[in-house]
Amino acid sequence: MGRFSKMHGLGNDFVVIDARAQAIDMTEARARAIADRHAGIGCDQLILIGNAADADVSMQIFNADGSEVEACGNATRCVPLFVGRDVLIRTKAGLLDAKSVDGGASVDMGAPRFDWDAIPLAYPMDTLTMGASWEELPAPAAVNVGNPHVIFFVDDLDGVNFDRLGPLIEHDPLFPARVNVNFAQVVGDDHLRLVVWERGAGLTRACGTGACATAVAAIRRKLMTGPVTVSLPGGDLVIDWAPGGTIRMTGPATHVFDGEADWDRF
Ligand SMILES: N[C@@H](CCC[C@H](N)C(=O)O)C(=O)O
Repeated sequence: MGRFSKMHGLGNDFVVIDARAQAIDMTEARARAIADRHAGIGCDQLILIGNAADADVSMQIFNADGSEVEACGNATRCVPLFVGRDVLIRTKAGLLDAKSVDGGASVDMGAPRFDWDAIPLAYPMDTLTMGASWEELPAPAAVNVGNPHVIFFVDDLDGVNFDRLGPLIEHDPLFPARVNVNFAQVVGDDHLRLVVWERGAGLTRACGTGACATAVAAIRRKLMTGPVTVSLPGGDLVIDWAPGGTIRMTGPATHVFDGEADWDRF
């Protein structure tokens, strides 16, 4: 039997496995089976915590569709709670410094990237105001915060058909690595509402990297100066960034329960 913890950040939920304590060969098919909400344990992302040569721990992230990805903001805030102390985390997106705060964590998420080939896009394009649009949606921005994001600023978030537009844009050939799709509405000074269609997971209650990418895009477009409060369906995150600097994300992290599973079943 293997052990796991169920955790979440603003309702974006994770199965977290301590791979330092148990050997587990994670494949795309196995990650998808564990994440399955009907036949598996169920989660938006599967997180493997391991040993790292240059950090306190390593973190591997698998989307619910089994794809391994570079970054997950909400899961990163869960790591200090899981490990029991502040941690330097080795991820595919780089080294992330995560510190506990009351009820959650504050993480330096690194510097955003804006070059078209760093997003990545299929061909050169201005990433602040992209020369592309989908139906009634205005020209978006694109930001890579370890993983790829496209951001639409809309007047009425409640009028957007997320279930139709999310997968359409996620799989558009303009994004060769697929993309996380962010729909944002400015609702006040330094305050955004945000809904995210996540690559490989669909609509989630919250997306930490989506909040980072959207706040950065809003500051680049001079819509606000920050720190930015991002209100997601699952609750609020505070994102701080100044041009040329790294992104700080602060928000809740929750441990739900510990469980046991037979990994050979999956
Ligand atoms: N929920 C996450 C992002 C998880 C990865 C993403 N779906 C991707 O494919 O890049 C977050 O909180 O950032």
